[in-house]
Amino acid sequence: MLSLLSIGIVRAATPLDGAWRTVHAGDTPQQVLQDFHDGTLTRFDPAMLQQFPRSNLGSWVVLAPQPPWIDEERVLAIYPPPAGVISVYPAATDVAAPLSRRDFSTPIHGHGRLAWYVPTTQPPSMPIVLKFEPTAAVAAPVRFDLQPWGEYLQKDANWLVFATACFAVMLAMVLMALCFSLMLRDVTYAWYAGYILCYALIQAAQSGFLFHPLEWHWLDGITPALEAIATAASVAFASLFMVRFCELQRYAPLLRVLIGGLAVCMAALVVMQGSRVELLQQRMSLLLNPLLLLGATLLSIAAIIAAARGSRHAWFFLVGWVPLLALTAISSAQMNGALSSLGWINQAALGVGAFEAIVLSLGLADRALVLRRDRDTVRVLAERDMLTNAFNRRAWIERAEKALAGDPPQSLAALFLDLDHFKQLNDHHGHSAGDHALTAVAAALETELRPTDVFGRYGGEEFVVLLTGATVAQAMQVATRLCRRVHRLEIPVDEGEQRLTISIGIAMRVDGDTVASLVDRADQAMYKAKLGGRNRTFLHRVATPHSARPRLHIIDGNGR
Ligand SMILES: Nc1nc2c(ncn2[C@@H]2O[C@H](COP(=O)(O)OP(=O)(O)OP(=O)(O)O)[C@@H](O)[C@H]2O)c(=O)[nH]1
Repeated sequence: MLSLLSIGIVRAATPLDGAWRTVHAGDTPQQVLQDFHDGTLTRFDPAMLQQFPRSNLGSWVVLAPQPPWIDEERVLAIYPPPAGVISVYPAATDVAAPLSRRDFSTPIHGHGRLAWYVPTTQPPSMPIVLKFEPTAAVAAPVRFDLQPWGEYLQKDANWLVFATACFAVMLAMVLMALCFSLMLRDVTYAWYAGYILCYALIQAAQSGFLFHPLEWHWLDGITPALEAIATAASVAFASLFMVRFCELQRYAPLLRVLIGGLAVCMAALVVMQGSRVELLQQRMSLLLNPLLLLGATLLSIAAIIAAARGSRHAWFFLVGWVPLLALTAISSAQMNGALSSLGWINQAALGVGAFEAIVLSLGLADRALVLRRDRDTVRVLAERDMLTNAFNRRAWIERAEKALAGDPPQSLAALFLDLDHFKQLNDHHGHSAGDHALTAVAAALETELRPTDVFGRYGGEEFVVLLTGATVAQAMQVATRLCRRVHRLEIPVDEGEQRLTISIGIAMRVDGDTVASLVDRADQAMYKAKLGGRNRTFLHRVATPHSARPRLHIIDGNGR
C-alpha cells in the first residue's frame, strides 16, 4: 500500500524548472518561450502543487528540463488530471496537441493523470510550452513529472492497481450493506451504502477513473453536475446514516434534529442541481460549500458527543470519518495555495475511502451483533422466570401445546409440583430466604431432568414438568426421584440449614386432552399427595369404563 501511495511522492526523474503567466490576446508559443528566457514569467516548482487562476483566456506554462537530461523516450505527466483542456506545443511550434481526460481517442492518456508522450524530435533540454485553456470548472492545483517511458508505465500501472483495489473494496462494502439492509430490514445499512457509493463516484470522477480506464463516454459533459449531485447526496446519506448508527436519538437528541435538517437541505440541493433551471443550479453551487463545511462540523461534533456519552458505534464512525475530514481539510487548503508539497492527497483520498468503508462495515457488523444479542436477551426475558430461570407459565404452556399437537401423538406426563409448608419458611426466615429456597429447588429439579423435559414455574411455589414419551412407570419414577432430591436439599437460612419437601401430582395424557385439562388433573393429584401427608407423589387415574378406554395411540419412551 505504501509503495503504491509513493507514486504521488516520488519526484520526477528529470528535474523541472517552471514558470507561468496568464494568456494575452495575440500570444504565440514562441513569444511565451522568449518571455520565459527573459525571466518575465512567474516562477514555480513543477514538483509542487500549483494552481493557475481561472482567467478568460487561460494560462501559459513553460517547463524547462534541468540537467542531467534524459536522451530517451519521455512522458510528461500532469497530476491530478485537470477538468479542462491543456494544449501542448511540441518544440514550441504553433501546432497544439490537445490534452484532456475527456479524450478517448489517443492510446496514451494516463490513469489518474494526463500524459503527453514527448516526441523524440524534441531535444531533451528544450522547454515544453503548455496552455491551460479557459474552463468553467474550478481550477484544482496540479504538478508535473517528466519521466522516462518505462518509469511512467510502471507508475501508471501501480496507480491503476491501487485505484481499482480501492474502488473494489468500496463497491464490495456497498453490496454487502445492501444485502444486510434487505435481510435485516434495517435502513441504516442502505444509508451507509448510499454514502459510500456517492463517495466512490466523486473519487472516480475527480481521479479521472470514470474516463480512463472506464471510458464512460456518456458522462462527458455532465461530470461537474454529477460531482455536485454526488457530493450533496453523500452528505445527506452520511447524515441519515450517522443519526441511526450512532444512536443520536438516545445520545444527542438535539443534534439529531439539526442533522436531520441538514439531510433535508442536502436533498434539496440535489433536486436543485437536477432541475434544468439555471438559477436554481447557480444557487446550488453557491450553497454547496458552506453547507458542506457546516455538515462536516455538525457530524463531527455529534459523533464526539455521542461517543463521549457511551455510543459504542460513534467510535467506529469517528475512526472512519476523521481521516476523511483531515484529507478534505488539506484539499481545501491546497485549493487556496497552501500545503503544496503534499502531492499524494489525491491517492490518499482513494485509500482513505476504502479504509472508511471497511471501518464502517465493521461497525455495522458489530451493530448486527448487538441487535441480535439484544433480541436474544429480550426473548429470554420474555420466556424465563426472573427468579428461578425456569420457563415462565406462558412459555411452558406454549411448549406443552406444541407437544400435544405433535404428529404422531406421543405419550406425555404432566407433573405438578408444590413445595410443602413454604409459607412457614417465608414467615420464619423472611421472604428473601424463601426466594433463595425457590432458586435452589428449581436448580436441583432441573439437574434431575432430561434436556427434552419441559420445566417451568407455574406460579408462587408451584412448578410443572412435562415428560415427553414417558410411560406411567417412568413418570412415577421421575416424580419420586424429584421428591427425594428436594428432600435431600439443604437450604441455607440464618441460623443453619433447613430441609424442604415437595408434593407431586402426575397426570398421563389421554385422548382429547388440552394443556388445561392435563394440568388440571395433575393439580388434583398434587392435592391428593398433600392430603396423603405431603412429600410424596400421586398419580391421577382416569375413571373411565373399560369400553371407553382412551383410543389414543401412545408412544412410550422406547418409541413403541
Ligand atoms: N419467597 C417467596 N415466596 C413466595 C413466592 N411466591 C409465593 N410465595 C409464598 O409461598 C407461600 C405459599 O403458601 P401456601 O399457598 O399457604 O402453601 P404452603 O405454605 O406451601 O402450604 P402447602 O402448600 O399446603 O404445603 C406464600 O407464603 C407465598 O407468599 C416467591 O416468589 N417468593
